[in-house]
Amino acid sequence: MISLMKNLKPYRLYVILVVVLTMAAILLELNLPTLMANVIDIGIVNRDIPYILKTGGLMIACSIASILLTISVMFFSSRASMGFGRDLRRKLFVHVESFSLQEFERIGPSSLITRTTNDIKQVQDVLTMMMRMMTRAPLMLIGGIMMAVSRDAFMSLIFLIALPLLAGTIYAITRKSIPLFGELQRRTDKLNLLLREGLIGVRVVRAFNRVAYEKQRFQEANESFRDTGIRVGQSMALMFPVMMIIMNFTQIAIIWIGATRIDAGLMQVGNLMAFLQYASMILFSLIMLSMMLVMVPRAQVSARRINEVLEQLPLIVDPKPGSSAQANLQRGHVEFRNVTFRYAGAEKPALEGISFRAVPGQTTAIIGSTGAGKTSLVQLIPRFYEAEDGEVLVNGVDVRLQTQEELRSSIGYVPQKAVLFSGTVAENLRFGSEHADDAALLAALETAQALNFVQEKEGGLHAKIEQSGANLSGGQKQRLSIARALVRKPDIYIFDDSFSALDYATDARLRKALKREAGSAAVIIVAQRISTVVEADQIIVLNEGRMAGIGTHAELLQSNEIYQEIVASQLSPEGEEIA
Ligand SMILES: Nc1ncnc2c1ncn2[C@@H]1O[C@H](COP(=O)(O)OP(=O)(O)OP(=O)(O)O)[C@@H](O)[C@H]1O
Repeated sequence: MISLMKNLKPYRLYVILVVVLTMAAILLELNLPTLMANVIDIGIVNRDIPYILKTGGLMIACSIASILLTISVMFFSSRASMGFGRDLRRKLFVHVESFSLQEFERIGPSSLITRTTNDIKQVQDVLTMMMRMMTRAPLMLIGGIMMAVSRDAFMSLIFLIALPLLAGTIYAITRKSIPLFGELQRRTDKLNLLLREGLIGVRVVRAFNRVAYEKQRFQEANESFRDTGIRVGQSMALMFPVMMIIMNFTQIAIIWIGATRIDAGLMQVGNLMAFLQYASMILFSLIMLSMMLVMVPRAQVSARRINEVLEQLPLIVDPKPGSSAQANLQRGHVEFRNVTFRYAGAEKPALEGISFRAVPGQTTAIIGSTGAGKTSLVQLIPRFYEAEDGEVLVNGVDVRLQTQEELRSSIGYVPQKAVLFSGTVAENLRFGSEHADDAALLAALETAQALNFVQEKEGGLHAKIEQSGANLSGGQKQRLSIARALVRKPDIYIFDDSFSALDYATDARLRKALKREAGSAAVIIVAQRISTVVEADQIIVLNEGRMAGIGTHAELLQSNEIYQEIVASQLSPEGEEIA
């Protein structure tokens, strides 16, 4: 929690104002019971109306000033904590964006969402409260005790019993509920996870009639969230009544002892009333402190979860400034030198001993059964993951010696699952190159065989794309995602099974257009269909993470058993290719 507080630095002026204004408000409030005692003991006893009016007026003035100061405290504390929350959310988001896929998968998107929203909100709320109460409660406690002692030192001995009793009870209750706060946040994670999965996978859930099952799963998570919430509530529910009992008994004791002291002529009525008010202030300040004692540990759980993300150093980092190598010498060259790669925690490497070269102007295709490691291989080129052993060279330089921005700026990557963002067609295409003009966008759409359907849409280039491209077909999404890579005009194209949602004729037309457009770029295509790879300059056959062969279609067809099997599996019994 403390380490997060450094994010308050830009708002230190507000924090100082909150502290100073609270102090002023407390000083005014502490005066009120004494003024009231004077009204009773001096004004009423002596029937001194001018004194009563003067002191009463002073009391009203003090109250109004105190209210205005407290409103200002609310305003400044809200500004500071809201700003703090906004900054922290931005920081977390930017940091998460720097994660490699490995760190991203470790924490998980649902938990990252909870941490960026709910957890930051917890910390932000506590911060608002701390700013308001951190100065108020201790000042009120100390000031109240001093004023009470100055009113009647003997009666103040009551606090020696009441205060430890109150503090002890608060401690005993909060100690039980603190571990539950962590559990509550974990249950929130789980709820978010199920909600995300259920919403994203809604079509599959319905198609397989799993609505009831999903409902059940959600209900279980929802109920366990509720149960933990109730357990927290139960332990906290005791707190307020117990505190009120102690407070009320203290007041009864004060009135009882005060009455006997008044009877004995040792105390005045006004004094007793003032003492009672100071006692309320003291006990109330302790209640405020106890509320903080409850909320701070809860926020601490959230702070720990936020820090866990902030302290997670990205595994993939840029080389130190000055040490990055010039990667302009062999533009469009990709080389794997005996590369081995393993996912975090995986027993077996996903890739082992991979070596090949892809050169400008040539197409390298990668083929293999599902799970052979094709996607894993191409993801090493933009350095989404780090190779465990060996070297991946792009543009003639090891990827670890280039900045990620420089490396990725020379790559046009089309992922296996087309990802589009809410916005317009043009906005999505300009992900490829921010300053591309409309003519460049239209040319890319034409090459990607997407021009017709985009022009048919209302607004053309400015047609709306809904969240994740929900208003497009699978093939349309893929073609837009191909066009986005084309807009970039990169040195290296990577198509990860990007033609799978296209019909045979569109696939063929697209590859033809691409050959013209790609020109001197290196093209790497992951494919399942033989027809997609048949014209490639070289084909890499992957099998269980290893290279089972490399060569042209004709060479592999002659000598490579696995390739022959793949080809055979895609031919009809009559020997024709299955489109
Ligand atoms: N994020 C991940 N974490 C752990 N293991 C993974 C991850 N992604 C893939 N794998 C594993 O790595 C292996 C290779 O997967 P990869 O996605 O590269 O195969 P692929 O050849 O592209 O398959 P497909 O053609 O079905 O897309 C598989 O055994 C898979 O289970």
